[in-house]
Amino acid sequence: MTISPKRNEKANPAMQPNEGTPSLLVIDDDPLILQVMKLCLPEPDYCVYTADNVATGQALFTKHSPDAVLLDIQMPQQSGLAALHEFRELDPRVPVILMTGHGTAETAIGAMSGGAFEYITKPFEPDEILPLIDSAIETSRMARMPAVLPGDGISNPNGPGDAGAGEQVLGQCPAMVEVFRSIGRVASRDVAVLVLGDTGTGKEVVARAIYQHSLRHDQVFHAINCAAIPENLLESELFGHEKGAFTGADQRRIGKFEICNGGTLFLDEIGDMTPLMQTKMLRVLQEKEFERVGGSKPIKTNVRVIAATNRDLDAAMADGSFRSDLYYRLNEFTISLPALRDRGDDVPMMTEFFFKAFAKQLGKDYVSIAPETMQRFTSHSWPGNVRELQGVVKQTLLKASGPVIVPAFLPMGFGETKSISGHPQRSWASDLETEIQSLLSDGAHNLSAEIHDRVDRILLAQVLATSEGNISAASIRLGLSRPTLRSRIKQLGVDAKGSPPQ
Ligand SMILES: Nc1ncnc2c1ncn2[C@@H]1O[C@H](COP(=O)(O)OP(=O)(O)OP(=O)(O)O)[C@@H](O)[C@H]1O
Repeated sequence: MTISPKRNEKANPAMQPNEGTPSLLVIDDDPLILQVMKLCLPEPDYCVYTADNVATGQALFTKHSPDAVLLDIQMPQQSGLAALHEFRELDPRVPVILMTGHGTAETAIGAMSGGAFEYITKPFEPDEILPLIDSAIETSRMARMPAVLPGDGISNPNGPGDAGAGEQVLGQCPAMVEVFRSIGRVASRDVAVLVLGDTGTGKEVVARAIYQHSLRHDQVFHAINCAAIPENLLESELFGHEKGAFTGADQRRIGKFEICNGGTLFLDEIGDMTPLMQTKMLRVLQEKEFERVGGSKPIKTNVRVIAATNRDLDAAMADGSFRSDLYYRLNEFTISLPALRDRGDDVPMMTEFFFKAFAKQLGKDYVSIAPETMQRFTSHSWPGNVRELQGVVKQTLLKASGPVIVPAFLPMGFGETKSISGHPQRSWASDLETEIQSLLSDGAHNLSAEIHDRVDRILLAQVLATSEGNISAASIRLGLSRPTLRSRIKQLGVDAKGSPPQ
């Protein structure tokens, strides 16, 4: 296969990615890189546009508006650095990852404070580049996909499922109306916001809405899941490091607080930060300056932080695991999301909305929900909140064989007995209790991490096997982002095809 950008475009004239398919533009004069990236990110999971020069790349950028760009820094006609500047002018919300050869890494590092998302040194392994691409695509989606609030004045003439108006944030109950009011009040004030709520209640959606309605909406936006990254990596991810700061630090690294200067940083799962990281966070929030790991020069930064957690921070402060001074810094304004079970009539309204939207996406006939089916939806306790509701609706639609959604199409066990995620069935719970008891009598420590890891190993292996190793499909099933899933797979040593480790 010869890969030159023009020919490549002609070779795929009908390549129209589905709405929501992650897309990447790769610009490199080395045809091998273009070819390899297409192989590593296959259709229909990804849509990869390729160009062997900057001018063609810019044309593809304007035409297709990709989620992220992978750009070689050494291009014959125009340097990647100048191109980076131009892409940033076109749309600063699209993350650009720079590829560097030997001798150009220093330049790329410099470019990171100019707004590049990351850089990677050639040659690289798919294992190194794929998580980076996933994380850039995820960040881009968060920054660019509008979280449309009620009252935004954006109507959706085609009804749910029409992505033209962005993702609609639903809610009519008094608690959600208050959430929307809070977003409106705080978005344009340049203060730190803490978003609280159980898993799947919509914290990320709220963070996106705040950013998109803020004065910084046209500046850099980055997101980090603090729970998915080990402490030492998180430290250099946030603050960067100097060359030689620790074993393996063979280049200087620019951290998110430097890259996001002037922009917004979304810190998810902030409640999982270790004490050392909490101390460092407090300093950067208080003094608006920090040092890279291993560095002594203070670096000024002006970043708006939006943090989120599903942890009970009051309890964490009471038991000393979360600093109260950091809590007050993060919490210049708090938005608390109610659990779905406490949103009253929002449950049938959202159920109906998601049935319509997903039926359209999946090309399914759908007319109505039988009253007995709706009764199961309204009486369920929804421990996984909106994400669980979306999952149940999708599974039901996939099983449905007619236009009326009857209870027979519901996932097995749904609404009959308590779901395993809410209240474990007796045999499952007692096996777990026996296991925990035996670890306790062995004097084991770190039990929480140990048990969660064991459960995750089984869960990930099973879901990956069911999804035939497809990371995107597995991440949807698990309700995890692709970067988080990849990092858990690596951390736990799970076979990405789904066989558990021996
Ligand atoms: N009010 C809402 N209207 C429409 N969709 C919503 C709403 N709230 C959440 N969702 C959808 O539910 C899913 C989960 O939301 P989100 O990722 O924001 O939750 P979260 O609280 O950040 O979860 P976690 O704690 O697990 O990170 C997403 O697909 C999101 O679009």
